Amino acid sequence: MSHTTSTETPPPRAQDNHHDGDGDDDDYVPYVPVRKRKEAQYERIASRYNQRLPATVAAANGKDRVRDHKARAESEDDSEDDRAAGPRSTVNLVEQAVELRKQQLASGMEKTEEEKRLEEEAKILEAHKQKKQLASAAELAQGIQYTEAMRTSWHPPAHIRAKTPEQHEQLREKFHIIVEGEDVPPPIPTFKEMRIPKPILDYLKSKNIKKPTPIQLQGLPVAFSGRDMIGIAFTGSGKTLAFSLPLIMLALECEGKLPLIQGEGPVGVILCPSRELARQTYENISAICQVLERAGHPLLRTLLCIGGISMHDQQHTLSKGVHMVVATPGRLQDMLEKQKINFNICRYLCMDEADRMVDMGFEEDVRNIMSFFRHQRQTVLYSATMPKKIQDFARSALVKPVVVNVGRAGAANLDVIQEVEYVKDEAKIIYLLECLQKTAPPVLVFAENKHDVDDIYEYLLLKGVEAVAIHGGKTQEEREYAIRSFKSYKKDVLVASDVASKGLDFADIQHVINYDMPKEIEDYVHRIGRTGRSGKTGIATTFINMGCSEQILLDLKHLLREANQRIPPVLLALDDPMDHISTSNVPGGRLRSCTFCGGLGHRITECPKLEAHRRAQMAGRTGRGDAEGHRGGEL
Ligand SMILES: Nc1ncnc2c1ncn2[C@@H]1O[C@H](COP(=O)(O)OP(=O)(O)OP(=O)(O)O)[C@@H](O)[C@H]1O
Repeated sequence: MSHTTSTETPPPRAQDNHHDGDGDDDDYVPYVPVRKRKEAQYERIASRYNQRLPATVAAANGKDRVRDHKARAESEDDSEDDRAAGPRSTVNLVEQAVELRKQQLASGMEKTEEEKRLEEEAKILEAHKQKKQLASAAELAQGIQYTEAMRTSWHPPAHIRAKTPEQHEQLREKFHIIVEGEDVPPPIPTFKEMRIPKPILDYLKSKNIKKPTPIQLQGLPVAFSGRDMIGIAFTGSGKTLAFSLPLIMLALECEGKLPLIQGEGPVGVILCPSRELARQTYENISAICQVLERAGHPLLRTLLCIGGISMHDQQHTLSKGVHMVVATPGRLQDMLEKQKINFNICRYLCMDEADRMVDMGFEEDVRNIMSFFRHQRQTVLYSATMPKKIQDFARSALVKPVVVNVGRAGAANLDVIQEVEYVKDEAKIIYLLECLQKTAPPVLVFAENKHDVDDIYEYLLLKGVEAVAIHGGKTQEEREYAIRSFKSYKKDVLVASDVASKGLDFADIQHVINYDMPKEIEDYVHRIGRTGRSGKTGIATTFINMGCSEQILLDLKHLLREANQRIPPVLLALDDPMDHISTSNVPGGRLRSCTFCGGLGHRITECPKLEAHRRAQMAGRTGRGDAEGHRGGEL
């Protein structure tokens, strides 16, 4: 058995040291005994090794290393020579690493380039692991990882493509749109130029939707191009259309090319955090599909996949082949697992209110849903706020995403006049009646606790106010009745808990009254965002008192300041640690919000939401559901 390699001394030809009879001695190589050859080899290995180590460690280890190599090689290859092996090394790699580290610390050395690189690699590995978790089972099995965005047949019209990047940027600046990402598709100022089919354009016009809002102006071209994206925009800024239209166009194209047959589909899915929101999105999409059908396009079928609807009905629609699914995560997961639906041809996944979804503990469900995809998908994520968890989630699930941001994530809608009043608990209910006089109906009253919702509702009924109530403890029928009668203006006041009304689009809400201040500033932003929609102005009145945590009051104070609203004396009087942090120290001079929840009044170290998450984790809870223990996307 030879121990030589091409980099070492010439082959010793030890065993063929005989001479030919013709006296050809030029090739003669003197015989080197095996032990000598090995020693020479050990010396070379040791000298190479020592070159890589600081001198002291090399000196300490060199001999041992030589002996160690020697011992191992000889025991493997030359066992009769065990005597020469000497003692085995007592310094293993871990000990060497420890020794090296100690020396670096002792000499005050900074991290070596190598260490930095290793750290970098570990991070990449970690990101890779996360990415893998979100890949589908088939992708995992085949080791597939997508690195390029999806392609679609859509492209901007020639005159838009002819514009310079500076011109695109000017348009973005005009509408306060900030984009991040590679090769961002251009913003397009009109729906017509986006190549949206005429019947849809006419329908939008009939709904008084004539020009795209900023999030649509940039978000639609990004999504039409097939790019993964994260859209962040104020509440009520038209996000629903921005993620629904790309799916409708995709479905239309698929159906045009090869009509779906029984049991096929969907081509895309929209996930919503609550049944009500899913239903609302479903109704919007269905209305557009009807318009298309009336104009002679093929019928696009949409399935509403939420709890409270009989599986049988859903199965009936599915059997015809369904193009689009609007779902809550729980029910969709259930249907996938029971193989009542499959993602064999599914290419589009949208998460509406992604922040809510993660908050409500649906992260695992969403990961599981993602694992059912068979092919690369386009992932579109919309969120009014952008807490850290969503950023991590997006980073791990999206391919070369484009971030489209209109305003600071988590900022309040500037079309809402925010009034904050100090009202003691015992005076609230009486004062509520007074507040209801501020504007004409419809008015939304929010309370965190479902018992308060019930109490307020009963009180208003006693006082002759046409009110309805909605919270997680109500049945599906009760919830639907309340929303229907409020939306159709049959009832003037809707009293609601957060979970039942998140993201719901009620037209023309004049006034939002926060009977209590929610525990998290994001909820406050969502609540007041129910008014001031579609460019109209609304009022939000919020009752605060000493029962509110100082943290949330500080967040509120900063939010009011950011939106140029009046700050009541009670908030001004608060001792504010953020006052000592000048925004001039912050890169770009921008307001710095908590990286976990987006609150402006504190840093992540004091984040109440993070603390609550930790407590929930320690208690072994997933954090799913709301304060009432209600699951938004329950089966
Ligand atoms: N381009 C537009 N012009 C005028 N109105 C629009 C436009 N796009 C959407 N709307 C209308 O604005 C209202 C709010 O839209 P939407 O519900 O999509 O907001 P949102 O951004 O999803 O809000 P939230 O974050 O609160 O859910 C809807 O009634 C919708 O019909």
